[in-house]
Amino acid sequence: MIKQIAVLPGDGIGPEVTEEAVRLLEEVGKQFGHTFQFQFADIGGCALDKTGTPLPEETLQICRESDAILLGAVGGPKWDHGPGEKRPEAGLLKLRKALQLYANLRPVIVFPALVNASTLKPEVLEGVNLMIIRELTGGLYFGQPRGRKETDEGLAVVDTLYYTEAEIERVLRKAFEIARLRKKHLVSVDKANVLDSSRLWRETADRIGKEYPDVKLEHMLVDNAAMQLIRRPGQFDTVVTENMFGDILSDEAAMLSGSLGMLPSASLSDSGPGLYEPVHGSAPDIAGQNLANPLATFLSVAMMLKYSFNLEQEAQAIEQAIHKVLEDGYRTRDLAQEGERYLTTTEMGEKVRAYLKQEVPS
Ligand SMILES: NC(=O)c1ccc[n+]([C@@H]2O[C@H](COP(=O)([O-])OP(=O)(O)OC[C@H]3O[C@@H](n4cnc5c(N)ncnc54)[C@H](O)[C@@H]3O)[C@@H](O)[C@H]2O)c1
Ligand SMILES: CC(C)[C@H](C(=O)O)[C@@H](O)C(=O)O
Ligand SMILES: [Mg+2]
Repeated sequence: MIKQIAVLPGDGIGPEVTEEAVRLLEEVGKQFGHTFQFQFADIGGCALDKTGTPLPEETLQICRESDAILLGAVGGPKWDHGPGEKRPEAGLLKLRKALQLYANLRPVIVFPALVNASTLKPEVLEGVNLMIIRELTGGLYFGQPRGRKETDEGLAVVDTLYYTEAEIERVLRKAFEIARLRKKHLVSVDKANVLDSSRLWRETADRIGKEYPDVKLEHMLVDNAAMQLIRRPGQFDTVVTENMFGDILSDEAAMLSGSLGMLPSASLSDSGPGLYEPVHGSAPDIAGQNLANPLATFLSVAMMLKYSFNLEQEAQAIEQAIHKVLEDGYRTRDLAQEGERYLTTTEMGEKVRAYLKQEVPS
């Protein structure tokens, strides 16, 4: 199989983790007989510095023409003071919107070897395997009007939470389809006791749910969901929610897996390339030190192989390699216990590639 992959390393630890992910893809190609062709392009702060815009037209074009997109992370303190459209994050949001990547899949898996890496009790974490589906192209992130203005009462500011019924419906359908392939239990998270947008979300979920009688639909208010995720995460199988709630709940859920450095994501549309990126950001505090955990990006590569290329066996080989590396006690710094030895980003990359070779039947 020959596939074109757009690689957008971005800022901070983005280039460090994507470099290892590209090496991993090359190894998968070698082992399984595929050719992955990479086209590198700028996004975020590095693009702003070079071109004055966080998503240059050329980058968008490269993305549109590829079979899948791999992204590291964008942002950092250097660019934190610019106006909204001159921030690195605006480039990522524009890319998601331009490609209509409305369904953001964020699986949270607790690897048995990492049960002790979390601050939660092992018995609470055992067997946790949930999928958060976050709406990614609507809500507060994109609603208009937004911005600041001077009023008689001084400075005022507005952000708008806007959703059409069609936007809500398409992501809910995706969530029901995914839940159907999992344990057929879907928790829809909203704030229907306060927000009109959530009330429409809940009504739509109930309506669509009738078409999926085999899937058990439950509604949960977001504040309770945030608490339940920590109290008893095992009660969740598939979770669907709007953009902002999903952003926050997924970072929270990352701590079940031991580190934000373990959470991958896939952002999908109805047609066109999918975008694969770790859930974490550019981690300015550790950038440039070879300390980042690349496993979230590796797991995102596995999602790319599965969802965009239908290469199930190859994806499983990556997941198994990671599983075994962790079982054998290898850790990056974020996962290591106090005083425990840990691997650098590049060493972890090497280790996973070496284990991958053992996963491939000769
Ligand atoms: N998708 C993205 O590109 C994305 C996502 C989140 C945040 N950001 C941006 O990143 C910048 C920093 O944001 P932040 O500090 O709030 O969040 P962050 O996710 O970058 O970092 C939060 C904490 O987690 C740690 N961490 C994150 N990824 C790690 C990894 N792979 N290995 C080890 N430790 C890791 C960091 O060191 C930091 O202590 C901001 O500009 C933000 O907007 C970008
Ligand atoms: C960087 C930022 C715009 C982004 C988001 O909020 O979607 C990030 O936090 C994420 O989770 O991918
Ligand atoms: Mg986030």
